[in-house]
Order: sequence, then structure tokens, then C-alpha cells
Amino acid sequence: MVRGTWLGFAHGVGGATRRVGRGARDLDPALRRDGVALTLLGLAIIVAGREWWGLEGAAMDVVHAIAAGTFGVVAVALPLVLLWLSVRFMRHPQESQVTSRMGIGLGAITIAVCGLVAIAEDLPAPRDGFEGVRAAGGVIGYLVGTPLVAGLTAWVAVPVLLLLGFFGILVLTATPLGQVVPRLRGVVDRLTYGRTAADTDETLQLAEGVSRHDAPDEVEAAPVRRRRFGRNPRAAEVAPTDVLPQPYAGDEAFEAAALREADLAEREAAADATQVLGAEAAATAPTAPTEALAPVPAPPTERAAPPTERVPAGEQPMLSGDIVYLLPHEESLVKGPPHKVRSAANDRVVESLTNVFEQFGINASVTGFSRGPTVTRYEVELGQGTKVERVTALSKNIAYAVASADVRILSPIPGKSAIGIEIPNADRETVALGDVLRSSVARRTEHPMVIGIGKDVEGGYVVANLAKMPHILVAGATGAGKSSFVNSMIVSLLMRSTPDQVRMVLVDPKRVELTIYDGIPHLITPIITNPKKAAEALEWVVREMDARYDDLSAFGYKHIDDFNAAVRSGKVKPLPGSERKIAPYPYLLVVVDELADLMMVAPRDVEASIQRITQLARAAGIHLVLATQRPSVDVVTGLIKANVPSRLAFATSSLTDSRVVLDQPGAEKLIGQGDALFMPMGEAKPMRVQGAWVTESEIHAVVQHVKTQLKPVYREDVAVTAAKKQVDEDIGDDLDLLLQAAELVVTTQFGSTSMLQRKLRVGFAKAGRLMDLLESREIVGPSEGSKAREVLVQPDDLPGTLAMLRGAPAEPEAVPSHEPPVAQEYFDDDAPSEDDAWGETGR
Ligand SMILES: Nc1ncnc2c1ncn2[C@@H]1O[C@H](COP(=O)(O)OP(=O)(O)OP(=O)(O)O)[C@@H](O)[C@H]1O
Repeated sequence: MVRGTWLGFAHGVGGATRRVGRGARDLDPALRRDGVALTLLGLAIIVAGREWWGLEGAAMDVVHAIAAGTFGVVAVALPLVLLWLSVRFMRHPQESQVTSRMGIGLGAITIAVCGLVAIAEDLPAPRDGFEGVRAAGGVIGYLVGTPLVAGLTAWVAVPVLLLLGFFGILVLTATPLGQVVPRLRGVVDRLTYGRTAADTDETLQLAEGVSRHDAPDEVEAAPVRRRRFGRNPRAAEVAPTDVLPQPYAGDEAFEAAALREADLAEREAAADATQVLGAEAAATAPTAPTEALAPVPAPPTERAAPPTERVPAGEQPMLSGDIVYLLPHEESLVKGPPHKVRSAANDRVVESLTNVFEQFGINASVTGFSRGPTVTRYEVELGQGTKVERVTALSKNIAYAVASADVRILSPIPGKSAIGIEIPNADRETVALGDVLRSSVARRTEHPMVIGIGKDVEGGYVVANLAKMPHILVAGATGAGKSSFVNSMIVSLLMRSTPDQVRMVLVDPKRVELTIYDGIPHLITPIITNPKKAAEALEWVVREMDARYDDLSAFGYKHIDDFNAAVRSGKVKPLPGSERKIAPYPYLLVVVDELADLMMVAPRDVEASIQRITQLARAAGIHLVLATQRPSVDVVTGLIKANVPSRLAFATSSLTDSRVVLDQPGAEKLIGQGDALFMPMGEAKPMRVQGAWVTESEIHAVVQHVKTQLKPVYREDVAVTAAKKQVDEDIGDDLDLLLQAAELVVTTQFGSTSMLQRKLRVGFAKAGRLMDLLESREIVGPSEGSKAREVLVQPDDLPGTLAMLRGAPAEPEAVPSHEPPVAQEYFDDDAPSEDDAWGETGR
């Protein structure tokens, strides 16, 4: 009864504490450790009563004897530590790992401080009376200080204890040694530059968010938040505020921020940083925004290596140019619910499984489980002499017992002598993309092509580098979560990369999925919704790839990353006689959100383009994401499959579809809503993941943010060829006939409909239509009643005319093969189209 009353009271107080603020509600009752927490709280009050307020009484004397006797004067801090521990147990009971780490840190600090106090007070010994010990470092101080001083002398003992205290602080704050300087600098910068309290709070909250979910030693500084965007220095000749993206021009706070950036950039430059940030952004040397803001034209920029060290959130040095591009704030993406490692539903399943084994007389037991967001994998160990098949044969009975049709049995669990039974959680969790991107695995790298995938069956975060895929096929039945994945992928890129690092071509024949991204600066061409245009765009990608390859071979590099690194360090010089300015290439990501629609209109062309891109594009930094609802062999052909090595399968409607995507069954057993099997290149076994989820309002916020940073600068030539194709639409299936008609009319120079009827053996209506088409292409003049039409094309021009009808550009020069590829278009100072483009962007 006493225990019950105590725990009831404790839960009441714990519940009230959890209601303060967010993040601690909905705790699994099994995890609450309110009893311990309340005991600690009581202790904190009692110790404070004696040590802070000097309350008298026999009990208080005992308290003082214990507290001060143990810790000496350091006991003054004891109530605070107890209070803190109590709050932690109430709010984050499941983070025992983090609490233990902090405990170790505090322990080290306590030993160090007690030892130092004892040494400072000349090491009073208990035999000389306990008063002295209490007024110094307590028993701890005595026990630590005495042997150290006796063995090493105070000269060595003091530094050793200081070092121990320093170690304690590092452990307490989860700061790796290498991060000490950047973090300190971050703190100093924030103080010096008067960062708002809100910003600081966010950073702290973030750091906490990471430690909450990950191993403590993996906590790193918050990621890059601001980057400077490469631009044409000529644009600097316009009025200074013009170079800022519109919403910020004239904004004092922003200009002040820009000045801070400049200051930091200068410091970075002074530190002579040389490391290249992976295969990242363009790196013209930062022109101090002071120049950009002062009423004088900025001098042309010079190239220099980007800075090396990561610096804290909000204070990133700029990578290039004098346009400041701010990545969306991490908090634009919401936090998901805390991960449960166990719930009542799991216990019920364990019970059901055990019952099934008992009923069928199988010597097997459930030895543990690992709970993921969607499914839990229960581990089953077999007794001596029990056949594995006896359990696998029971899959239907197991499904019946746990009332779920989607039971998947893994025999064995890779790397373990145990059978795994994956059963959907009755209480599944959504995986928030924000949590994936804030996890330590995502922070470990700054590569701009890293995206959040989701969580695995053990609850660990999964991220992937699209550049390493290097191409991925995403398939799944309607509603399985494919589009959600595409959204998570694009949002990940928008969160982590600037348009000078990653450019995209988005193909969305369904016209619904990707329209939300219309107008983002990462686009190279407006979102393509027409399947024929899409096929054209793929051909453009092939040309872009070839142009990049030409550059690579001309300068002697094998991979775009090496080339970019060399450009940044100034090693790549234009060829003699060339006016070109060389700049790094952004990665180019081509997303096709319904391959089937493309394969319907131009299967051979699309297949050929995809084959060519996939075979070569990796080194050119061009990557394909092909998504389809219909993973049948006519859409995902053998050729496409052979060249797209990474696969992500959401629930498919049949085993055959699963085979097409993964070359093995499994996807047909998935339970939809983002449940997926992920098989990156080179893996033989797919990994089960729950895809990350990002809400429409989050997408909207991120898209709004990037759109206010910069306007997109579209490549004209993608649109030019695409526009040409649009004209072709009215030709439809008549292209062959039309070509013959044009040939007839031009070679005979006789524009007669009845001749077409006769020679082509077509009816009057068809011949009339062909003539109209020839007129619309200005091959023949308008109808002149019963007379033959005038022919406007000379026989010599016939080949060009036929090519134009076939859809090739009318003037081949419009897309010359030697044209500088995408990076040069954007970054080449001398590209004639640049001024307009950047002028528009800047203003
Ligand atoms: N990762 C996820 N987490 C939680 N719920 C999800 C997830 N992915 C998808 N869902 C749920 O499933 C629904 C359908 O998902 P989605 O639109 O992505 O399917 P789809 O495969 O793209 O379908 P379609 O091919 O028809 O576009 C979503 O509206 C959402 O409710």
C-alpha cells in the first residue's frame, strides 16, 4: 500500500513535469522512472535546506555530515545536480545512455574539483577532526588529493586534476576533442555578434535532439546553414543591394548578418584553410559583403580554396561569390514522436508467439526483439534438435495468432543464430524527415547529395548518398509511399545543398506530384510534365553529360569531384586561346516520377538515353532517380535494370513486380505507407526501412524559403528542344507519311493535294491534313483554290526540312556540341547570356 501510494504520488508529479513544454508527453508508462526522480527531488530539497539555507536540527546535522563530509564545500552544488538528475529521470527516462554519459562527466568534474579544493586547503586529514575535511574537499578531496600530492607533488597534481576536470566537461557536453575549438569559437561568435536568444536556444535544442537519439560520441556541430552562391562577378557592377536576393535587400538585420559572414570569411581565409569540403560547391573567393554593400562596384573575385572547418550553425563562412544563400533552417522540419523501444503491443505479440510454439509443441522461445517504427523483428531461438522448418512452416498460424497478414520470416537473421519474425506494429510510428536529417549519421557528412531515407528495423536512421548510388529505381504500387519518398529526397536536397551544388531536372508526367517545387532555384528547366518533352530532356542530359566528359578529358580528370577540387584550388587553367572561365560543375539530379508514362511515348529513345546516361554519367556527376508504379518488364526493361544498380521497393502488388525491382521476392509482403526494402548498389540483401515522411506544410515552408533566396535560372536549350517537340504533337502518328509528303512536294516542286492522295495512297481527308501540316511548317504556301500550292522549300534544303519535321532542332547551331555545359552557363563570367540571367536573379 505504501509503495502504491508513493508511486501514485510520484506519477502525478512526473506527469505535471512532462506537461511543461513539448517532447516529453506520451511517454510509455513502462519507461517512467518517477519513483527515482521524486526521491532525488526530495533529496535535493533536503540538501538545499541544510547547505543553502542552513536549517538546524538533528536530521539536518546528519545531512550535513554526509553531504559536506563527502564533497566538502562542493556540497553546495549538490542540490542543483540532484534537481537536474530528477528532471532528467522524469522527462527523458529512456535516455539512460545519455544520462550515464553525463554522470561520468559529472563524476570526473566532482573528483577534480574536490581534489583541487582539498589541495588548496592544505589537505586537512580526518584524523585532525572532520570540520577541516568538511570545509575543504570532503572525503573525496582527501582521498584524491593526498596520494596525488604525496606521489607527484602539488605541481603535477594540480594540472592532472585540471585535465580530469576538462575531460569531465568534454564528456558532459559530448564534445569530441576536435570540436572544442569550433564550438568555443561558435560560442564566442554568438556572444560577440549578439545572436538572438532564440537562435542559441535552437542550437542547444538541436544538440540535445541528437544526443537523445544517438550514441553520445557521435554528436557533432550543427551543419552548414549559410552558403554563398556562385555568381557572375559582373553582376556586382549593379547597385550593391541589387546583388542581394530581393527580400533581403535593404534589410538591416540581413546586412549586419552579411557583415558578420564577411568577418568570418576573412578569418577563415587568414587561417589559410585548404581542405575542400568533399565534392561541394563552387568556390570563388568570398568577396566581402562589405564590398557588395558599399556604394562602389566590387572588384572581380578571385578563386580560392573554401574554408576547412565546420563552424557552428548560422555562422558558416561563405563558399563563393557575394550572394548569400541561406539554407532553410533545420527547424523548418518538425520533430517526430520519440522512438519507442518497447510497447504493450510488443509484449502481447511475444505472448502470442510463445503460445503458438506451445500449442504446436515446438521447442523454441522468443529471446528478444528490436522494434522499428513500422515492424518489430522478434528473435526466436530453437531448442536442441528442433528444425528451423518447423517454425517457418508455421507462418500462417503465426499470422493468425497476431492477426496480421504481413508476417515475414527471416531464417536466419543475418549474423545471428536466430530466426527473425517481422510483424507489423499495431502502434506504428511515423518517421519525421527532420529527425533523419538531424541525426548524427546525416550530420557526419556534408556531402550535398546525401538524403534522408528513413529508419531501419532496429530504429536506426538511414541516409544515403545519391552520388554513390549512382542511379536508383524506386518502385511500388499506388499509395505505397513512392511519392512521399521523392518528396523526402527533394526536400533533403533543398535542406542541405545550394543551387550551385545540386541542380535538378524534375519530370512529372502525372502533373500533381512535383508541382509544389515549381520555381525553386535548383531547377535547370521548368518542371517537365509532357512525356515527349521529357524524352527530349533526357536527350539533353546525354548532351550535357557528353559536354562534361569532353571537359574532363580535355583537362585530364577522371571524375567531376577531382575536376571540381582542382578548379577550386586554381589548378585548372583554360586551354590556350580560350576565353572560358572554368568553374566547378554542380551535381545534376534527374528525377522521373513515372517512368511508365515516358516509356509509353518513346520507349526506344527513352531507353537509349537512360542506358547512355546510366553507363557514363556517374563520373560526370549526373544521377538518375527513376520512379514507377508499374514495375513490369515493359517499363523496367532488362537494359534499364542492368544499368540502374540501386533499388528502393515499396509495397508491390505482386511477387512478380517484387522480382522485377529487387530480383527477389519480399516487396509484395510490405505493408505500405512508406514501408520499403532498400537495396543500395552492391548489397545482396535488401534492408527493410520505414521511409521518412514530410508533410505538405513542411515542403511548402522549405520551398518558400529557397524561392525567396534566389530565382531559378533556366537553361534555354532544354526548353528550346522541348518546345520543338511540342510542335510535333499535332503530327501524331503521321510522321512517316508527312516526311514522304514533304519529300514529294519539295522534289517535284508541286504542291498538290491530289498528287499526295495518288502517290501516298491516302484518302482526301488525310492528304488535306498533310498539306495543312506542310503549310504550318512553311514548306508550302496557303491554298490557292483549285491551283497547286506554292512550294517554299528548295530541293537543296530538303534534308534540313526533314530533320526539322523529325523533331531535331531546325538550326543545329542552336545546341552546338561545343557549348559550355551547365556549370559554365551559370558561372562563366563571360557567357553572354549570363548578365540577363543574373540581373534578373539579383534584382
Ligand atoms: N513514409 C511514410 N510515412 C507515413 N505515411 C506514409 C509514408 N509514405 C506514404 N504514406 C501514406 O501513404 C499515402 C500514399 O503515399 P504516396 O502518395 O507517397 O504513395 P505513392 O506510392 O506515391 O502513390 P501514387 O503512386 O498513387 O502516387 C500517403 O498519403 C500517406 O498517408
